[in-house]
Amino acid sequence: MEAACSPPTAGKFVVVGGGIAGVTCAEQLAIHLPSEDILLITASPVIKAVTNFKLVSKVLEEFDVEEQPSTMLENRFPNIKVIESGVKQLNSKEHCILTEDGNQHIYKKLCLCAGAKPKLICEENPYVLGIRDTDSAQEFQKQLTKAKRIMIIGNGGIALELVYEIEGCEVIWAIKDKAIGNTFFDAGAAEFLTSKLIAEKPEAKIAQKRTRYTTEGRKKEAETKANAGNIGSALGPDWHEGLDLKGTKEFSHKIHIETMCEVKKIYLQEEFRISKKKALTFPRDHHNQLVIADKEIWPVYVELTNEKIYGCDFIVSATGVTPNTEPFLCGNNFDVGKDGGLKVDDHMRTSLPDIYAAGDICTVSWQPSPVWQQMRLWTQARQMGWYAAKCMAAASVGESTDMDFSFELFAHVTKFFNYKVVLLGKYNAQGLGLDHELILRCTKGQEYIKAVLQNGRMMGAVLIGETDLEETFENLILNQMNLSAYGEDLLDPNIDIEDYFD
Ligand SMILES: Cc1cc2nc3c(=O)[nH]c(=O)nc-3n(C[C@H](O)[C@H](O)[C@H](O)COP(=O)(O)OP(=O)(O)OC[C@H]3O[C@@H](n4cnc5c(N)ncnc54)[C@H](O)[C@@H]3O)c2cc1C
Ligand SMILES: NC(=O)C1=CN([C@@H]2O[C@H](COP(=O)(O)OP(=O)(O)OC[C@H]3O[C@@H](n4cnc5c(N)ncnc54)[C@H](O)[C@@H]3O)[C@@H](O)[C@H]2O)C=CC1
Repeated sequence: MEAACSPPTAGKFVVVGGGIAGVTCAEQLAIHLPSEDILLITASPVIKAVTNFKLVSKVLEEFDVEEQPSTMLENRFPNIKVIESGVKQLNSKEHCILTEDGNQHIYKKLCLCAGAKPKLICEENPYVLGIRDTDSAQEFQKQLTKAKRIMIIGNGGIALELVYEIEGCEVIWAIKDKAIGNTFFDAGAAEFLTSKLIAEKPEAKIAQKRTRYTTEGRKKEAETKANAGNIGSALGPDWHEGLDLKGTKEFSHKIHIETMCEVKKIYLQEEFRISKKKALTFPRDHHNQLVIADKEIWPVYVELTNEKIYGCDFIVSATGVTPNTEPFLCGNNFDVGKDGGLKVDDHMRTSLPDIYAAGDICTVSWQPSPVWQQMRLWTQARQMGWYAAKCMAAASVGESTDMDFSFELFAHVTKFFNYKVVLLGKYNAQGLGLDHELILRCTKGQEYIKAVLQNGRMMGAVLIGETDLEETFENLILNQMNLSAYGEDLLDPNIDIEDYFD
């Protein structure tokens, strides 16, 4: 137990959160400040470590994520100490943190990396599941093994991954938009991908091309330690690899998409029976045939805003995240963004003295580069954690530091429907209004390439498939070369544009 509230200079460098942002921040602090004690306080029994990091181009990065016991981090960095206990209360005026285990820690500088939690369409309903950490993913898998039909609400990353991965269970996918995957794609890319969804899933998937997600540390840890209902770190790429996402049926995919609708009401079975004035609309397959004559009694029913009602075993709410600021930050006067995140400036500082934030918990409030935007992704969690540590270390010796290069250009590499997907800059012409043009190249089942241009300059791109264009496009966006003279030739498959521009 530390002494109560002494002057800030007496405290330590403290990081809250054992996810990618927090662990990266603690590691970098340990490297920059080898003679300082770094305290990592986390509610989860394991930490997330970035391994095998490599830059595949100027800004595109790849790495593995491993869940490890905290002792591994302490062994690697003797000046890091990990405390496995949730933060109960921050007292920013006193530079003091109170943890669930009853201890109090004084900080000199603090970085908050407590992540985010799923923003569920209905918090209290036991049939509505969110997926965030290992525990919630396992709960989802357990429920799926008993399910004949589930509903997925939302049109972002989690929904896209689930509809492709789930087998042997009918999926009703309800989205607010006209086309699938609105957080990542436009309608053209969505159409390209939808054909893959309708086709049978190939038996053998292509080799993994990107980040691997392992849970070895977690498995070992779970044998010795129960997770007492604590919030775990967010999952990452390939989180479903170790999970058998199979329902009770023999078929592979059976997906019905309801577009441009939201959830109006959720009824439990009994409630539904009582208020069953409305007729059920049965799901239809792609030939407009009834998939099942819905005489079934379901545990839960969902009424959509398009008046249709579906019964299902349970509902996955894949509807985004809310930064984890409550309850432990209550009573402190942080400036928060519209999305509830802690506002951070260009040095990752929150509005309160000596408190920094990084990863999903924060909301960027600096003027970003014209081709960068914040998205709650683990690449950004790593970059922010890394940069926050650099800023904290520099500030502690009265120096300043330049903005990290990774914030110059938005770059994300992932995989959807077994395709490699690279998103660069303003890939969906975000914020460009009508003043832009799109150049497209699409080979069905193989690749989809979209370049977003404004005043002849490339502002963003979507590359689906093995296009090998990421480095060239990254350079074109960064150097803002005037491409007007090339017009559509830019994507002419007979012209090797790498030779042109590299
Ligand atoms: C299912 C799923 C799939 C994803 N897939 C991808 C993907 O393919 N690509 C990608 O880039 N991103 C993906 N993401 C997003 C990515 O995982 C997150 O953006 C990233 O991991 C956030 O890291 P973080 O460190 O900010 O937060 P988190 O990983 O959420 O870590 C927060 C940490 O804070 C701790 N904590 C919380 N509250 C407290 C408290 N009061 N006291 C102490 N500790 C606390 C938690 O225990 C945890 O250790 C995915 C997310 C999910 C849920
Ligand atoms: N491969 C990748 O890069 C992946 C990234 N992730 C990340 O993990 C986090 C969580 O993923 P998601 O929950 O999919 O969030 P998301 O932010 O990607 O998508 C949320 C979706 O829910 C919709 N939505 C929001 N409120 C709704 C409502 N009330 N009714 C219906 N739809 C609603 C939004 O329009 C959006 O389509 C995100 O930060 C995401 O970027 C997740 C999985 C894969």
